[in-house]
Amino acid sequence: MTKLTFPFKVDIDFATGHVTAPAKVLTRRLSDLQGLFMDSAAYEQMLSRENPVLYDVYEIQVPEEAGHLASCTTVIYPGKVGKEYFFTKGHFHTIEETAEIYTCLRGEGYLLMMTRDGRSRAIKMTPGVSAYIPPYWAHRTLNCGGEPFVFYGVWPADAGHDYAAILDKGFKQRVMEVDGKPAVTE
Ligand SMILES: O=P(O)(O)OC[C@H]1O[C@H](O)[C@H](O)[C@@H](O)[C@@H]1O
Ligand SMILES: [Fe+2]
Repeated sequence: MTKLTFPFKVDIDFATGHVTAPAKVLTRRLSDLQGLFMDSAAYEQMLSRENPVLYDVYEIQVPEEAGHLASCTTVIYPGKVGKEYFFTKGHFHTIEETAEIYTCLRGEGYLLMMTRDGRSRAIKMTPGVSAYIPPYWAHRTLNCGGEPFVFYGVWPADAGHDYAAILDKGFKQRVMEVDGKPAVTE
């Protein structure tokens, strides 16, 4: 750590996921997730009509250095591309031996995780569920409910985001609507 930083607080609205300053919002729209949904025809068709916001991330900014903890809320809005629920891009950490904790504040979703050697796990997220993502596991979240899915995440501030493998090969598991209900597919 290079210099002393000072204690601070933010206020989190559990219903909307909104975080007060100095948090910064990062908005991802449908067009930012090119090539990631299974049904590419449904994706192109939706994008030709609209470019909805799939999720907002409210990042509580700290120095990106070892020793600090970064955190954010993520709000994934309800919706689907074809039969597949709106999800985050998903990433490995650049420093792969770093973990993360997600705690659900509102709504209903899944946390999907996978390793580079082909293992996968899914955890159902509902308010009060706090999930541990160990080192080496890529992670993606999705909203399988009818209201915003809101969760709070904490991770080592120097961990970094590595999207390359996900953009290249996608995620092993998907969550699709089957007979009106979410189903996790391999
Ligand atoms: O970066 P994405 O894979 O699009 O996911 C969006 C966000 O989801 C979580 O909240 C993570 O804690 C964030 O680090 C990440 O940026
Ligand atoms: Fe992460």
